[in-house]
Amino acid sequence: MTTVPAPPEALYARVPGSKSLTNRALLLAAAADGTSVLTAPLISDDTTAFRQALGDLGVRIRSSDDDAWQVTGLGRGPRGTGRIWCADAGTAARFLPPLAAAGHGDFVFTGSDQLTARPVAPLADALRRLGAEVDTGPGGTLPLRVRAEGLDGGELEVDSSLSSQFLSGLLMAAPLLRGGLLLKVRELVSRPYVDMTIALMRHFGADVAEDTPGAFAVRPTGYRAADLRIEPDASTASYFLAAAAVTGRTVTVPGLGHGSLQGDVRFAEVLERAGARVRRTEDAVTVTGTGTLKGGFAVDMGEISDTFMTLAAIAPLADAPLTIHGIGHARLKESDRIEAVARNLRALGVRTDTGRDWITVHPGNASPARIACHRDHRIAMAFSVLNLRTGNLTLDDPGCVAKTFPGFHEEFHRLFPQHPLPAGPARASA
Ligand SMILES: O=C(O)C1=C[C@@H](OP(=O)(O)O)[C@@H](O)[C@H](O)C1
Ligand SMILES: C=C(OP(=O)(O)O)C(=O)O
Repeated sequence: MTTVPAPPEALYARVPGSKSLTNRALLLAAAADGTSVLTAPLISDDTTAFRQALGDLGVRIRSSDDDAWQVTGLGRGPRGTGRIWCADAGTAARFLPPLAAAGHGDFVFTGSDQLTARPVAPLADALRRLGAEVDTGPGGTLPLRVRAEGLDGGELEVDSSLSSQFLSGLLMAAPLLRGGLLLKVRELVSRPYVDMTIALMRHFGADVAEDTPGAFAVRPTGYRAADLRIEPDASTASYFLAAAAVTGRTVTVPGLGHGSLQGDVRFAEVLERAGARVRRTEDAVTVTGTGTLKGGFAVDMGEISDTFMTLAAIAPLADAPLTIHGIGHARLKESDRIEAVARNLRALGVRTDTGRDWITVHPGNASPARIACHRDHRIAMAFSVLNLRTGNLTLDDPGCVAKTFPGFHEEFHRLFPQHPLPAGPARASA
């Protein structure tokens, strides 16, 4: 009698809270009347920066032992003057100035060199048209200074072709405007993040309607306090699910079920196209890999662009070229992500072609290399997945993962012991 070896056990990934949900919930709770409790928030550089910035705007936030934050809301926009540090967090730079404009005072928003290189001009322009006094740095970047005595609201057109965060920031401030706001968006990328914004605004009592596509009517209701459990981060989950696909293991991420508010859970469908088996239930997503990847297709990842690098980094393992398109706005994030990924892949000897908003990665064997992370957490995490198979890559800045997952290396190593733990203490992020 032959004995069939038992299949390897399913691995359960402990993925921390969503950055996008945590920072939205912090802002909405800060503007609400009353005290809100946020359970299982993400604790990372981006959410710490957001929380500290709200503290500097006068909001009281307390941590309790049991993984929860208590936010005592202002019941309005902030009042006062001050310099607000946004660190590397795009969400802070794009969500907090509209909130300040809906308050009373004079605030200057600044951030790291990396954040200063990212655009805020369309947001500054929109706030000016609403009646705030706004100055930006050279070329429409940070520092962004906002002086306002509240805003009347009315009707406004906004260009969100570079980032959906401009629209999300304006939408979240809108219930605080004296007359509410009808926001018409001209061009929009990353639409699922706007749906997440609206879902959370409603959770905190706002009245938002999209009667015609791209036109959002927000009534001047203010916000009321609400409790919220933060889902695990779907973008972070992509590294664990991709790891299942390329190692032939099964990985489950609990907490990311059918009802998830995050567009990036759709990354699992991309893995399905590449040959992995995917199961989504009420409360979890599970991917079982075959250890090989099917290529030979093109996929639009414009709505889930934070996950495009997860696919691009493992694409050399596929049996045919893979093209990812619709991702032009990914050039404006922590790094020019199309360029940064392409350069790293080429340094491994993998043929990679790029255009303004696309990348094609050809199958190939990766030769040993040091990955240039460009202080971009997603480059470090994405290439860590490829390295599970190649075992010959090192990261020049493993600590940069702290932007969204300070414990990434430990958790990845726990599930996949071949993932090396970085030597020495993790870098304190700039
Ligand atoms: O609203 C949000 O929480 C985010 C929106 C996306 O940015 P863009 O709209 O600039 O694509 C995404 O890349 C970012 O990580 C988080
Ligand atoms: C683009 C990102 O972050 P943000 O825009 O919030 O800085 C990201 O986390 O990939």
